[in-house]
Amino acid sequence: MQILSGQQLRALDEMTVHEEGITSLELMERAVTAFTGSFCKQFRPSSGPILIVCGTGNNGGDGFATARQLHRAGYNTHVVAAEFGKRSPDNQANFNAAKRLDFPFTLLRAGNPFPKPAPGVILIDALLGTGLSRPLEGYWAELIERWNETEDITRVALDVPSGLPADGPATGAVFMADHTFVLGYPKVAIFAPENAVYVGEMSLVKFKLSSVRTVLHVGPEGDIRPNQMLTEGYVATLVKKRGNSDHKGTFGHALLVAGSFGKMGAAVIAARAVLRAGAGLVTCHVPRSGYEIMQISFPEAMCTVDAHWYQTTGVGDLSQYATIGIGPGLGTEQLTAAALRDVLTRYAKPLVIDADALNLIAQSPSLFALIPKGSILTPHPKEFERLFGKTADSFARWRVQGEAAKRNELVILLKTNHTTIATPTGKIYVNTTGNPGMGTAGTGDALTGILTGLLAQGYEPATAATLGVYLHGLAGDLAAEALSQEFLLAEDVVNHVGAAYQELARVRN
Ligand SMILES: NC(=O)C1=CN([C@@H]2O[C@H](COP(=O)(O)OP(=O)(O)OC[C@H]3O[C@@H](n4cnc5c(N)ncnc54)[C@H](OP(=O)(O)O)[C@@H]3O)[C@@H](O)[C@H]2O)[C@@H](O)CC1
Ligand SMILES: Nc1ncnc2c1ncn2[C@@H]1O[C@H](COP(=O)(O)OP(=O)(O)O)[C@@H](O)[C@H]1O
Ligand SMILES: [K+]
Repeated sequence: MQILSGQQLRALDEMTVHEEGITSLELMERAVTAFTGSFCKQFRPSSGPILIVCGTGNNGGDGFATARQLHRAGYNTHVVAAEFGKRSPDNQANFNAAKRLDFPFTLLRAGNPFPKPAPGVILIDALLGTGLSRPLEGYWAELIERWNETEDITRVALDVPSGLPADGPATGAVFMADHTFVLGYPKVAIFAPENAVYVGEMSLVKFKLSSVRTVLHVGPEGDIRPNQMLTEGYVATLVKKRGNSDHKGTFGHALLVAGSFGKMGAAVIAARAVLRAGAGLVTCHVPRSGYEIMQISFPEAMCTVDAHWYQTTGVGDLSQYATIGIGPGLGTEQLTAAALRDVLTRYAKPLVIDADALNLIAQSPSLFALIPKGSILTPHPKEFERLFGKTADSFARWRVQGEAAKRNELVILLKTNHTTIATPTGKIYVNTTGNPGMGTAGTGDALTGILTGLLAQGYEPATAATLGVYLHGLAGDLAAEALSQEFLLAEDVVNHVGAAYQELARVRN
């Protein structure tokens, strides 16, 4: 699903109004009806009294319409109408309509005592939406900060948390929502890891709008940032059907170069993930001290053994492998750097480069030019910084990620709570699966294995990356559902890849 900029969203509203011959007020009602539909599924009238704080733009207009609809649906509703500017016409219309109804309605001007939500209140923030044009300041910033500190209330943001710019870094006060209901299309700021604290849980509220194709030409021009949100429906279409006569030869033979003394677990986890993702065969190249560990822990894997007892110093013939995954637990010794250089020089097909292989490339930048086109790089933020330098915020980092992927014809991941996947064609996907339970040793190794397993099966690199990242997060979500986030181990993620495939098959059929 397309991620739209504030400008594109405004253009889409105008296009919808024009194409459908409806008024913008009718479109607002449509958006609010979809929102309240979604809201009422999560919060019942018995969940608590509702306090809706409405600004003067269309976000506030949505708020007044929400108050009217929730009041009619039996919710105990109280409206606070903030007065900090000139009301938009649709805001004024819904302000008038709400005022006529029989529920508490308070006007709030800068300098008035701050309204104090009682314990148990569900506070709906409709102060500012995508029309934010400058940081919140003074009284309104203080109001937001007061509410952020208020305990025992549930904070719900309508469209975006007030104060959060849709397209850039936040600089002023921002409402800290427990739950954000995003209207129509996702805005990029909700995926920045530094904004997770403001967005809370995210629900996308869908309603009928014109085709996004009509607004894709709208600026900001040349902006490089995530432009696609991965959805289950889309990812499900990426999974290849298996033919009855397919066999382990057709599902590909992957080489995994991983593990060193004290870090063989990384190799075991990644190897299991290669086969669990569906590859036909996996061979692991391991140091001598890792041989028995590997064979005993994962008998399905074959092994080639390095001349060195503790680390990888040289990998043999590469011609038989459909792809290679290199890096987990490898260590960063000079002898290993030489082995990596040798692999990158001799192997021409796309491979997966992770962890210490990325650290070695960061230490010896001349290695970067040797990476075969189409390869998948899987840095977490620290590895990303070692490779590409420091950046001020997610927006700057996404730009660097997108430019590097395009310039070098690589698929570059940035692993976070919303992992982004930049492709050589300029698309940057953002992932929507995964959970904090995955912040545990070895889950990155599992991802490397999954990606390697998908490349081995002949998936194009960008497809392997999008499917692999989604599948990995989905497996983590299913594992957390079954076991709890706290209990989760990387092997649980690998063990739920099957359930994740089943879920994708269910969505597709
Ligand atoms: N398709 C959809 O998704 C639909 C979306 N819809 C809704 O429209 C919302 C966007 O509405 P919007 O453009 O009117 O902007 P919104 O944020 O309400 O307010 C702008 C006002 O606030 C002011 N202002 C700005 N910054 C400020 C600051 N720091 N401190 C103080 N004031 C500040 C600004 O002033 P100005 O910049 O002009 O000086 C202007 O007066 C969107 O989020 C969604 O809820 C639906 O209604 C229809 C379908
Ligand atoms: N809060 C979270 N939400 C979603 N995914 C997460 C979260 N925390 C971690 N992950 C995922 O878990 C993986 C961790 O990888 P990495 O940091 O390389 O771990 P390791 O080096 O231990 O294998 C990444 O794929 C990351 O996206
Ligand atoms: K809001």
